[in-house]
Amino acid sequence: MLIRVDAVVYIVDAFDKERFAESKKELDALLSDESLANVPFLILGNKIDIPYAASEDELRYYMGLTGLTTGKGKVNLADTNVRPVEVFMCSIVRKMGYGEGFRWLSQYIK
Ligand SMILES: Nc1nc2c(ncn2[C@@H]2O[C@H](COP(=O)(O)OP(=O)(O)OP(=O)(O)O)[C@@H](O)[C@H]2O)c(=O)[nH]1
Repeated sequence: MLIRVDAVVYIVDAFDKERFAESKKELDALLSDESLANVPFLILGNKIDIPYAASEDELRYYMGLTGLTTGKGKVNLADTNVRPVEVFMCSIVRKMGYGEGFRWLSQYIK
């Protein structure tokens, strides 16, 4: 069976800093998976309602994404070989942040 993947939404617990290394390892494995080569990645940093949760810049750094994210808002990557990757911070329990992320992602899904 052939499964087509349109996008990957990867949720990181921004409060659980002890597990960032483990999370980065899993993310790296997905990012380097050949079958996902051109698939857009939305990275959600969850639980920002908790004080001391990592900031967006910290999460970018610990996930090894500094300088590799492709930009928020409307960024046309259609004529490039660049895979869309972006980080959005959210709180799923407070129902905030992820909407923006999914809206960003939707521009890259045919
Ligand atoms: N404060 C807060 N708690 C959340 C949020 N989202 C999920 N949780 C809580 O976190 C707890 C564990 O859920 P997750 O962290 O999603 O668990 P998981 O990723 O399935 O499990 P692990 O792999 O063990 O981390 C639950 O009690 C959720 O209610 C959030 O945005 N803010």
